[in-house]
Amino acid sequence: MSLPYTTEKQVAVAAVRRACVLTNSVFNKLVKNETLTKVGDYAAQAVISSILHRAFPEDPIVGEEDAADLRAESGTGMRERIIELANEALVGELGLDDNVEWGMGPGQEKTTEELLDAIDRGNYPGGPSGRMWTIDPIDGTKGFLRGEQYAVCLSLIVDAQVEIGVIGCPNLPVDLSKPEQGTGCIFVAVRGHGAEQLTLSGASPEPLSIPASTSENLNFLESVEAAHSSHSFNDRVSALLGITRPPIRMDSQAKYCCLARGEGGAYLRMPTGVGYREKIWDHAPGQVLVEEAGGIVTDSRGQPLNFGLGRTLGENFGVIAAGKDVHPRVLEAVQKALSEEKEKARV
Ligand SMILES: Nc1ncnc2c1ncn2[C@@H]1O[C@H](COP(=O)(O)O)[C@@H](OP(=O)(O)O)[C@H]1O
Ligand SMILES: [Mg+2]
Repeated sequence: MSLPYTTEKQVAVAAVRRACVLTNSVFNKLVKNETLTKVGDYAAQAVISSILHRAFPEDPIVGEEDAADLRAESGTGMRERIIELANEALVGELGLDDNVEWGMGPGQEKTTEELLDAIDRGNYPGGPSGRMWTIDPIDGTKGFLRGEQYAVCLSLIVDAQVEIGVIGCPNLPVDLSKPEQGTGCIFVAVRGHGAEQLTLSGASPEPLSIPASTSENLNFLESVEAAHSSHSFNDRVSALLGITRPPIRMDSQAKYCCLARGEGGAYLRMPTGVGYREKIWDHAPGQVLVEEAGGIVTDSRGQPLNFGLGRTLGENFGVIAAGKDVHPRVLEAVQKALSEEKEKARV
């Protein structure tokens, strides 16, 4: 019997790889300003969505972007650029096992209308049942703009459970402690079948598992952006756990990837204020990756993240991801820090 989701995994890896090549070339070719990330975001979503649609025409997509601004008169310049870049990425000869059947390779250029429709196919509202894909074409847009970490993220959710996660990290060192090995990796997980790291070209799969951690070698992975995740709360939790090493700050779901391969020991993301709801595309691929590498992902109450509520995870209780041995300790410290905060607010 073949493994479940064999085709889905192949198509997803190929789509993410093409989008990584595209975003890299956008970064190298264009002026570094806010428009750069928009161009990369739209073009990468167009590419991934086109490839998914060709392979799985019935599957809905929850994507970060929609094409409304590009369809407007004012979007003409950007639109032309995006169409050109998306087509380059779709037909480019990457010399690997891509399949023309899936809308990649020579002669597969798309029209402007087809690519705008592909972007807009990301408008699915999500929900508790059925199959759906999530796309975050450039996760960590701030990191992308700085030339630091970002990730091309894709997941398949079935009946609210994440079954496949694929995360491409063009700027991530193959090994954080061995920079000479270069950068560029793709992380892949299939529920029940483990997690692996591939090269950016899709070769050399290495299985991933989170090693046991002690307080001495443990440190947090956290957002660079203090507005996305409270740095001071993480400092307090670190102190409660006796962690002495400074946190590893990094944009995007590259944090889940590092955790899955044993770098850092816990990813902690607590809300900085009220109101923001985490998006499912920002966590779905990372959740299955960490779980398949032997870790646990919950919110700050110890509850699993709920991917069946729509485009967001609902009310924001934060995220704790860590190895099996570390997670209970972090959860306990998080709850202690939360009750300290409550107590302070009461006095
Ligand atoms: N106030 C907020 N709190 C938490 N996350 C936020 C936020 N505002 C934006 N984000 C999300 O944080 C993501 C980046 O996460 P990180 O801080 O780990 O790099 C952004 O993804 P995009 O960059 O795709 O927009 C965005 O979806
Ligand atoms: Mg994102």
